Amino acid sequence: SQGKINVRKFKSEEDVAVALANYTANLSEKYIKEKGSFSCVLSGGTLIDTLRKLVQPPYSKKVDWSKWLIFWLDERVVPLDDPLSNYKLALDGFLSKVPIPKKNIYPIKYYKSAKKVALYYETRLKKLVHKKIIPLSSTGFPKFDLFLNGVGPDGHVASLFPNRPQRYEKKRWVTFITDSPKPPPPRITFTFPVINSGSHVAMVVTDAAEANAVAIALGVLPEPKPTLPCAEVKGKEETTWFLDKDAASKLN
Ligand SMILES: O=C(O)[C@H](O)[C@@H](O)[C@H](O)[C@H](O)COP(=O)(O)O
Repeated sequence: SQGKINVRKFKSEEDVAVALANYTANLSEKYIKEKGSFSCVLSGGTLIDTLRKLVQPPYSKKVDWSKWLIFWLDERVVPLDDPLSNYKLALDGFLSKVPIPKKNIYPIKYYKSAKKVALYYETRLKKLVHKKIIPLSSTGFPKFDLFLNGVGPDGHVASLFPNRPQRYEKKRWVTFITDSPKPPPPRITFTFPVINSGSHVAMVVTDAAEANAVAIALGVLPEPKPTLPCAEVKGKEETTWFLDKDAASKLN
């Protein structure tokens, strides 16, 4: 069973950033109280900029960063210091500004082969589940506390694109793509079974280019067949869409 869907619309991108900081800080507090840690899965793209309020007071002071665990929803297969790396994006815009212990940050290990990077990341997650650092969901997949997802204009989420088979993966935790329509072509990505085993999922969209995809995912515009990947995201506890005026412009 999946949790409820919330749609939160804001006047501006700035208001989304404030609401997202509040929401993330509150979840961090809740999970650290309940289970002693908070696992957060980051995407790339504009999300990292939208998270900017979280690393500023009052939120930055309220969060117990020492208990955070950071993972990547998807990653470009490039060295970690490459300007295209999602890890580098997160490090520069977010992680370098808060005291998360280095050992709690789980970037990919870079190899030339995307397949090898995916296998290595999956093995790493399996070890963390084995050590009970990340719990195993009743679904048989790891259970992360919070996913922070962006959405692309074509309705992709993570590196799960329409017209690519990775979106249908049912067994693997992490898979790879070598012909991503969004550059660069080689990437790794969490699969749908992992995303939809997560407790809370935030869909953060602040651009008019994604307004159609948002309206399709929320049932306002007719769904294509097969539907868009972003329409298939559902967290176990809840899925919350954070939308600015532009992203919500096709909703009514
Ligand atoms: O490789 C990437 O860029 C991201 O990891 C990707 O999955 C992102 O979340 C979406 O493409 C949305 O990106 P925007 O928010 O920039 O539209």
